[in-house]
Amino acid sequence: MNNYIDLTDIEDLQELIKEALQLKKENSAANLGKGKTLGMLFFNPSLRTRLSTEKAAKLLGMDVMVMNAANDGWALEFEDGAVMNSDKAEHIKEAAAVLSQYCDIIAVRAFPGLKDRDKDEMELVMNSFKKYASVPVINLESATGHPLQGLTDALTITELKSSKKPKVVLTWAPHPKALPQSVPNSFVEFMQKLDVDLVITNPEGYDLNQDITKDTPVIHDQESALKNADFVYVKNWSSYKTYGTILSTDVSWTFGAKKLELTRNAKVMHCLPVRRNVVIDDAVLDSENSIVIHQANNRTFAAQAVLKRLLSPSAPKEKVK
Ligand SMILES: NCCC[C@H](NC(=O)CCC(=O)O)C(=O)O
Ligand SMILES: NC(=O)OP(=O)(O)O
Repeated sequence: MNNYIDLTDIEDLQELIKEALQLKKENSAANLGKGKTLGMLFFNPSLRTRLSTEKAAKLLGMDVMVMNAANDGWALEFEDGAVMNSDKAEHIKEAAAVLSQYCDIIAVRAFPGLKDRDKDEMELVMNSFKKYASVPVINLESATGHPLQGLTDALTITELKSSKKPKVVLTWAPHPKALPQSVPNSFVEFMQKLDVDLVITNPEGYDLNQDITKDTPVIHDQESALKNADFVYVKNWSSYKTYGTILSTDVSWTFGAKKLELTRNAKVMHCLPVRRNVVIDDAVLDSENSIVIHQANNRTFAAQAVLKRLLSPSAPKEKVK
């Protein structure tokens, strides 16, 4: 593995899931990371990603440096050939090259602006780090994806499924803020690689990017979609079509006890943080059906498996001038 930017960086998802579950069992504190440093840059807030990735790195013997890049770093310029006479003090070319000398792996979180779809889809921040860093780069949630969350979700379902081919429903839920499509995008991509019966349900106008959903069924009637579900993944996202906007705050989409009754006693998932009684009701989050805490714990082992791969020797990366 050279980078961990999206699902295409994984050649063998099943094998990686197995490795992560093995690391969980062993609580392995291997020495692979001894003398190596992980540098994490956050352009947006985080609780789980920041701490589970730090914990994973430490379990592998790594040192960790974390920077709140949005507030503490120089404002970065990402455009090639920019005349930097305004508010941006440092170009990614220098920043990534310098960081590559201090760190053996660089990890970056940078959410979408949700204003300009084409711009967000260019993944300028993640791709610029990938281009100008001479060490591997990890995506800690970018404009269009959250592959560490996707891997976690895939390994959680693999770990907890009780039938060979479970029915997995991704359902939209209301939220007061316009949120990225990154988490549902990655969830769909990872589920498409597993032996599951995946169904997406969302209101009209909220269909995700069809290049990602491909032939996964999208049903606009939530109740019929939820029938016989073994896993329900609840998540809000803003409209992809009417890009970045909130088209509905319909509380009938909130996931509550009545919705749970439609399922096959489903396990309920959410990446967290979750707005209680807006996205998922207390009655569900506080029930036996909720596996959100278990799921969050698996973040550590997903990150550990990815870091382990990136620390393992592979072809040297070519430097970009
Ligand atoms: N990393 C997990 C989710 C991060 C982000 N959620 C949020 O921003 C929620 C913020 C709030 O509830 O105010 C998202 O949906 O992509
Ligand atoms: N699920 C997740 O990525 O959580 P944080 O935003 O707290 O890192």
